[in-house]
Amino acid sequence: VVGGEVARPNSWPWQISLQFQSGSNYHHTCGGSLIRRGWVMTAAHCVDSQRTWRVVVGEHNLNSNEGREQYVSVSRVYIHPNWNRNQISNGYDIALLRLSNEVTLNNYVQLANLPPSGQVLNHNHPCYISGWGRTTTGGNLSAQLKQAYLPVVDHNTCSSSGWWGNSVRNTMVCAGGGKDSGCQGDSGGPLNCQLSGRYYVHGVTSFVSARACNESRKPTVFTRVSAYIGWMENIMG
Ligand SMILES: CC(C)C[C@H](NC(=O)C(F)(F)F)C(=O)N[C@@H](C)C(=O)Nc1ccc(C(F)(F)F)cc1
Ligand SMILES: [Ca+2]
Repeated sequence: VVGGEVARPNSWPWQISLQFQSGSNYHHTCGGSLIRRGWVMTAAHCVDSQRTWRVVVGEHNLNSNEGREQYVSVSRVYIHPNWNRNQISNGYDIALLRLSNEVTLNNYVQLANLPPSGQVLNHNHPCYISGWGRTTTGGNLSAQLKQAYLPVVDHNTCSSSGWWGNSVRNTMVCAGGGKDSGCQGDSGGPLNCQLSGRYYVHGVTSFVSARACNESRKPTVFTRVSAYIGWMENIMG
């Protein structure tokens, strides 16, 4: 996350860290959202390589043990069948991870609220991105979970010339476009949008400008969760 601020620990209790094994260590690579005790929603581009994955829930500082973390391995990866890494502007950047064990829910670990199927938010609807991604273009990951206020940019604006043009579809959500943005390492994480006093995970962080994470008039682009509710329910049962 470029800009924004460090989140109050565990204030986004469905936020997970997706990590891959490298030797005897694990490295954060993407975010995700806990949607059932045994299921995580993330981006397809995060898991379209053969690696050994683990999910951390109840995490805040990646580099220190705060005693709230639960570590669980991934037993199966379900990538949307239409995902194509060479055509990220076609969308479908969504995947489900089946966990090898069910995590324990508590004050620090909660399930995300998912939006109703088909819901589209209006321009400037209040949302926050959260993640451990780079804090500047080309910079380092954040040790602590960060958040930034990214209001929704409607499809009409986001797909206009000077903005993303025809690189965005209405199965995506755009948000931000100013000084604050997502950045590499935030992929797969949630766009948390407020609806009548509760937060819903309305987006899965998908892409930003290759020029600069916070390039002006290139809002952070998210997979629109409400376009994939049916697919997810089919998989999870
Ligand atoms: C690995 C990528 C598929 C997704 C990667 N995502 C992210 O960095 C994140 F965290 F914002 F989600 C990204 O945007 N990386 C930048 C460097 C990028 O490649 N951006 C980008 C590429 C192509 C287009 C398109 F679709 F317009 F051609 C738009 C943006
Ligand atoms: Ca920690």
